Amino acid sequence: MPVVFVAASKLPTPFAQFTMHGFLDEATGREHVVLSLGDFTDGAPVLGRLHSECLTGDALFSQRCDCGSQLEGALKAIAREGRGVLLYLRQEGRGIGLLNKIRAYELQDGGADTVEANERLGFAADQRDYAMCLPMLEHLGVKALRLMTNNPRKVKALTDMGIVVAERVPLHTGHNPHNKLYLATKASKLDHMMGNEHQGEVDRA
Ligand SMILES: Nc1nc2c(ncn2[C@@H]2O[C@H](COP(=O)(O)OP(=O)(O)OP(=O)(O)O)[C@@H](O)[C@H]2O)c(=O)[nH]1
Ligand SMILES: [Zn+2]
Repeated sequence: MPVVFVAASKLPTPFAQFTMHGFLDEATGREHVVLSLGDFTDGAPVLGRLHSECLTGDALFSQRCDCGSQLEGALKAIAREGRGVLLYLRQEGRGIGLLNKIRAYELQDGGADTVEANERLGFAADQRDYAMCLPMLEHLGVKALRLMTNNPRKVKALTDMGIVVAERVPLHTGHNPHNKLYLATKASKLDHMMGNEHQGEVDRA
């Protein structure tokens, strides 16, 4: 089942006035959004981020993770450049949904790490799928990205679907005492690159 474009509008933010493009994934019923800025017709790689929904971090200021800070850092970086895309993907909790994420947090409060908690609930460590990104990027005319992420799985998923990832831009921001174990587990169990790469690095400034 296809991912269909529904409508686009202006989205003024403190960082820039983006264009917001709404899509319906007819297979899952999920409603995804892209914020875009600038023109992509020259074909040059576009600064971009695939941001997975995190209600707690993106909207409720949670310090259990780094999502809110990464979202803000990515939008600011796109605004600075005057050109880019942020795909806001509605796969909350690495694909297990909000209520199951709260169940996982409850287990983490009892000592489990983020991967163990998912597994105890009968889920894989990361259930996300990025297939919906291809029709969304095609709709926008984006064929090549400079991707803001620490997650090599996102680079592979895009490359496998034929999108060129010309560069990976590290996105190290939002570290605090509450998410130390969470970030360490992402590095040790989910292959995230949390090293001290500084070239092209995005921060919240
Ligand atoms: N199941 C589960 N999901 C979580 C947890 N903490 C954050 N998430 C979800 O994880 C997703 C963000 O993924 P991350 O693994 O933090 O980062 P990433 O998007 O893979 O990688 P980056 O591009 O480097 O940010 C969001 O959907 C969050 O809701 C957790 O403890 N358990
Ligand atoms: Zn989060």
